[in-house]
Amino acid sequence: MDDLRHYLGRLRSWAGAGLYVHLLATAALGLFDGVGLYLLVPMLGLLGLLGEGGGVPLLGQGLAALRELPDSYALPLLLAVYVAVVGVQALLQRVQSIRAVRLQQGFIRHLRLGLYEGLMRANWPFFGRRRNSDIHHLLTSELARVSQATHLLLQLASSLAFTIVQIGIAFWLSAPLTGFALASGALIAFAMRRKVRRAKAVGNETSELSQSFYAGINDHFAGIKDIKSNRLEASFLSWFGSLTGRMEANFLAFARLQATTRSWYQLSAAALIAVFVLLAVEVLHVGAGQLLLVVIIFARLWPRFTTIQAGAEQLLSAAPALRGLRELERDCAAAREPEATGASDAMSLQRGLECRYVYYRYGTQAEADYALRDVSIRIPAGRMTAIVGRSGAGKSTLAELLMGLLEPERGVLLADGVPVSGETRLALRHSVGYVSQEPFLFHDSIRHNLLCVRPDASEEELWEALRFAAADEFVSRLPEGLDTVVGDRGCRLSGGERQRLVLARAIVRKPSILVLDEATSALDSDNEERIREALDRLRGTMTIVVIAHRLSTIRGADQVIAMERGEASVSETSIQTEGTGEADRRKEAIRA
Ligand SMILES: Nc1ncnc2c1ncn2[C@@H]1O[C@H](COP(=O)(O)OP(=O)(O)OP(=O)(O)O)[C@@H](O)[C@H]1O
Repeated sequence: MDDLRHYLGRLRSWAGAGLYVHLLATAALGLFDGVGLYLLVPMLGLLGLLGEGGGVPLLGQGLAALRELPDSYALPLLLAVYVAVVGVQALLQRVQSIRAVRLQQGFIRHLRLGLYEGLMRANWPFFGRRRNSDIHHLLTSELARVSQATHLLLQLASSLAFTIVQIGIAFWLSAPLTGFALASGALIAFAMRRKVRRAKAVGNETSELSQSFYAGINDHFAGIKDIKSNRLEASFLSWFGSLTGRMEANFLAFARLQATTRSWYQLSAAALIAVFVLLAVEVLHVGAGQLLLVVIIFARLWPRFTTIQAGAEQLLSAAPALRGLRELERDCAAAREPEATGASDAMSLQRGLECRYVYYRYGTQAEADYALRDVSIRIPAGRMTAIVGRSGAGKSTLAELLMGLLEPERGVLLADGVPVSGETRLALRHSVGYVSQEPFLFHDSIRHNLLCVRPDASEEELWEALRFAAADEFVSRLPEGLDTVVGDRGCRLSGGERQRLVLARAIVRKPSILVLDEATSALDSDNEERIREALDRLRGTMTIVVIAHRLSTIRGADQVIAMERGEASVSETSIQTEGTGEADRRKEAIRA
C-alpha cells in the first residue's frame, strides 16, 4: 500500500492540475449520465406510463409545464433535450478517454525516463550488484505492469467519481432504497476482501516467475554456444517447459479469481434487485417512476462496483511490480554519480596517476580477500605501464580503479597530485580510452561504432584509428567497408577483428589515458606486433596502461607492475615516486 501511495503521490505531482481536471470531468460525466436517465422518466410520463409524477421529485411540475405546450411539441422537445444531453456526454466521454491515455502514457514515460537516467548515472559497482536480466525485467515487463496499474488507478478514480455522483442522484430520488443498495454493496465488498488478499499473493508469484523467465532467457541466449556445444538443449527445454507451465497456472489462478468475483457480483445483483423491488412495492410503497429510475441507476451502478472490486484485485496483484521498481529507483539514487559540469571536462594528464595505500574489495568479498591490498604505485604521464600477474590477481580491478570507475575503500587515487573524487573522477573518466577483455560492439555499422565516441571525427581520422589498430586491411576488404553492419555484439566478426575495432574506437576518441585490458589476446603475432609498434609511436603523447599475460605485448614498457593476490610490486626499472621516509610517513597517517 505504501508503494501504491508513493506512486499515486508521484502521479499527482507529475500531472498537477490535469489529474484534478480529469477527475472533475469524470464526475461531470456521471452527472450527465444521471440526467440522461432522469429524462427517461418524463418521457414515460408523457406517454402516460407513469401516472402523475410516479413519485419522482420535480416530475409532476415538469410534466405540467410540458403539457402546457402544444401536443406536437412536447415529446419532440423532450427527445431533443435527451439527445443533446447524451450527445454532450458522448463528446465528454471521448475527451476523457483520450485524456486518460495521455495521463497514463505520459506518466509511464516520465517513470521510464527517470529510471533509465538513474541507471545511466549509477556508478559502476552498482552494475556488479544487480543482475542485468533483473534490470531488463523491470524496464520492460514490470514497467508494463506499473503502466497497467496507473491505468487501473485512473479507471478506479473515475469509477469512484462517477459512482459517487450517481449515488447522489439515486439518494435524491429515494434515500431508503439507495441506502439499502449501498449497504448490500458494502456487505459484498466485505465478503470479498479475502479475494483481494489472494490477488496480492498471486501478483507476488507473477513477479517472481517473470523475473526467472527473463533471467533464464537472457542467460541461455548469451550462452547458446556453450549450450549447443555441450548438448544441453534437452535440459534447458525441460526448464523452459516447467517454468512456462507455472506461468500459465499463475495466469489461470488470477483469471479464476476475477471470474469468481464477477459471478458473485452478478448473482448478488439479481438477488438484490429482487429484494429491492419487493421492499419498494411491499414496504416502502414507492412510485413506479421512482422505482424504475433507481433500478436503472443501480443496474448501471452494479457493474461499476464489480469494476472497482476487479480493479482493486488487479491493482494489488501489481503491487510487487511497484515495489520492485521503487527499490530499483532507490538503489539508483544511492549509487548516483555527481552531475557533469564544465569542471568535469577531460583532463590532460601532466604528471601522472598515483595510488596511495589503496584497498578495494567487492561487496561479496570477505575482509581477508581484498581484490586490492595496500597498493601504492605511480603511473607516469606519457609513458607505458604494464600490469602483469596471474588470473584473479587484481589487474582488472586496478585498471578500473585507475580509470575512476571504482572508488578505493581506503587510501587515495591522485591525478596530477589532486585526489580523485566527484568532479575530478568524471574528468578522469572523460580522459580515458578503454579496451576491455570482452570487446563490445553495437549492432550497427563499423562507422557508427567508431563515431559513437566522437561524432565529429572525419573519415581520415577513422581510417587513421583503424590503421593504428591494424584493422584497416580487413575493413577495406569488406564489401561495404565502413558501412558493414557487425551483428549483435559484433558476432559477424572474428574475436581478433572485434578487438581491433574496439581498439580503433578507443583511439578515435584521442584519449589522454589509454587502458588496454588484455586487448590483444585474440590477435595473431603479426597483428599484435603492429599494435605494439603503434603503441610505441604513441609514447610521449598518451599515458598507456597495458594489462597482458603475454610478455610480447608488454615488451618495451617503461615500468612493469606485478600483481599478486591484490598486492602490487613495481619492477626494478620503474620510475620511483618519492623517498621511502616520506612514503612511510604518509602511509602511517592514512592508516591512522
Ligand atoms: N564483480 C566482482 N564481484 C566480486 N568479486 C570480483 C568481481 N570482479 C572481480 N572479483 C574478484 O576480485 C579478484 C580480482 O579480480 P580481477 O578481475 O581484478 O583479476 P585479474 O587479475 O584481472 O584476473 P584475469 O587475469 O583473470 O582477468 C578476484 O578474486 C575476483 O574473483
